[in-house]
Amino acid sequence: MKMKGKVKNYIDEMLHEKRSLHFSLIDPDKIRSIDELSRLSKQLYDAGTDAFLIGGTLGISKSELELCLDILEDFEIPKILFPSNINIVSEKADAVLFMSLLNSDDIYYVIGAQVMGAPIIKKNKLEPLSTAYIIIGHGGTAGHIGRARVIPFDNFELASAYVMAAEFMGMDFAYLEAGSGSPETVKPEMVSAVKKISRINLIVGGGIRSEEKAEKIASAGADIIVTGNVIESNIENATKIIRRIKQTKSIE
Ligand SMILES: CC(C)=CCC/C(C)=C/CC/C(C)=C/CC/C(C)=C/COP(=O)(O)OP(=O)(O)O
Ligand SMILES: O=P(O)(O)OC[C@@H](O)CO
Ligand SMILES: [Mg+2]
Repeated sequence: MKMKGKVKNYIDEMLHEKRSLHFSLIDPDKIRSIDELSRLSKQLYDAGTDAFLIGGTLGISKSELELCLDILEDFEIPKILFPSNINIVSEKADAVLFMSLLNSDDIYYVIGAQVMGAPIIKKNKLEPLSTAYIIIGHGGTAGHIGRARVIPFDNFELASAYVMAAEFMGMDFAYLEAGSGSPETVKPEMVSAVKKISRINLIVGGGIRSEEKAEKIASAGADIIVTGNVIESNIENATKIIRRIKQTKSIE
């Protein structure tokens, strides 16, 4: 079902119920077969994931991206592109995390890709979700490609300053990203520190592989939790994480 133009409202309504949400990251470059994605996506949907994020950093062709979107088409939850560059665009999606890597040393990732990508996103009638992408720690592949300046995991003040800047610039989401497959996640204490100073919708992802960790981050105030690698490596664990997050009330 097409949710074009309604994704931000859908997210706001779900967050209004004071629930923490879960988004499943599907990396087209990591999917081994159509059958595998069909099976994984059904298990994720049945477990209660709230949206699919489709994207990756390296090696994604438009045909792989659109094959994934075709398989996800019939699920009645949003399909949101998670772009590493302006090639990750397809009208088959509903929305795009229109992200600026605020702590990048390379202006291309702060405003260059966004200027180049905006007309393409408009042409593809995708709903842009304005997002401050803030990499914490080294950020894995995304941190390397995006030339992120390191925000240490325990520097809550610095992370909070970036989130405040995002809110003051009128962005709708702030994404604290530890990096896909990161050995360390964003600390729950950083999440609560950020939520104390900003009402912006907070997305947290990177290295979340256990129910306990997911619950701590959700109850510390994360509005949306993203998991990717654990879906690829252990779908049973991934569905348990989804269920645990959906039971967790994010703080007021
Ligand atoms: C808004 C538009 C059109 C583009 C934004 C471009 C920006 C700002 C990119 C930020 C830098 C970057 C490389 C982000 C990657 C985000 C992403 C898709 C991460 C998850 O990818 P994975 O493929 O799971 O990472 P691994 O390859 O390490 O598993
Ligand atoms: O793949 P994982 O480690 O779950 O991270 C999810 C997302 O934050 C990656 O950009
Ligand atoms: Mg990954």
